[in-house]
Amino acid sequence: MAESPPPETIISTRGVRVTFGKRFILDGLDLDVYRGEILGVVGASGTGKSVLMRTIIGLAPLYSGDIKIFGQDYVALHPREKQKMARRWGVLFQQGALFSSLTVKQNIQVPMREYLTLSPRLLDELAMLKIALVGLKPDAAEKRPSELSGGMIKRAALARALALDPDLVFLDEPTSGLDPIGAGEFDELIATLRQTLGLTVYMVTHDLDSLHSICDRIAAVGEGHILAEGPMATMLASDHPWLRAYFHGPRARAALASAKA
Ligand SMILES: Nc1ncnc2c1ncn2[C@@H]1O[C@H](COP(=O)(O)OP(=O)(O)OP(=O)(O)O)[C@@H](O)[C@H]1O
Repeated sequence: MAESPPPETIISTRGVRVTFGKRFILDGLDLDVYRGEILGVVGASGTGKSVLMRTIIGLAPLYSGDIKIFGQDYVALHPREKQKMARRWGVLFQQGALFSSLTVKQNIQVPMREYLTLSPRLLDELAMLKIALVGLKPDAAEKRPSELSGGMIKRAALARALALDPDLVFLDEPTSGLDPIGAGEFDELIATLRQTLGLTVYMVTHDLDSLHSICDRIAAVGEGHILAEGPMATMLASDHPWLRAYFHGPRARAALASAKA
């Protein structure tokens, strides 16, 4: 039987160290993210999940180690090349990070205006396509973030992350603050977009339902490195005290039961 080729590595970090002052938040972290997967990044609060995501995309300074995205050392690239590469990923920050003075349509058009030269009509058409893609109604286009529900803000932020048709998306706690039904719908949306757009998804999350329902692999961050990495079965089998408490606690049992239902 022919062996399937090894998965293409989209992100590779080796020996990543990040410090704020004298404290190393990350201290020798190795992680690979493969094309087309949804990777869930978990860990106790304050362990450095967001810092890792920000370091990968060049928003937090790397003290030492190597980070490759699409096979290239992003930090070492010439600014012009950096800009070109950054077009290939979209980011959904924890609180959505939409510009409050702009409408949803204008927010989605921010990266388009930065990177593309398009007529106003085409910009509008593209923004409306993204709005539909994330399941928002057309009338959301002219609303400002203050007029949106939490779920709509997440969808609008996702539409902006998808503005430039990225290959890779970084999602920082995409379902936080959503009620369980809204969170489940958002998970479904992420899974559908991964399938239809062929996205690779790097998702920082505390949401056990998301981990069970849509993540192919999970990476647990703690003590400055990756404590465990693999499918849910690997997490469930781990003896590490934090992993045991997290994946076998009462909330985990409820999430497992609903994933099996
Ligand atoms: N710009 C910064 N300056 C100083 N310290 C920082 C900075 N950004 C993050 N930290 C510290 O780094 C640590 C890791 O923060 P980070 O936000 O990555 O945690 P997290 O694992 O994402 O937590 P949570 O799950 O609560 O969002 C925290 O102790 C935080 O205070």
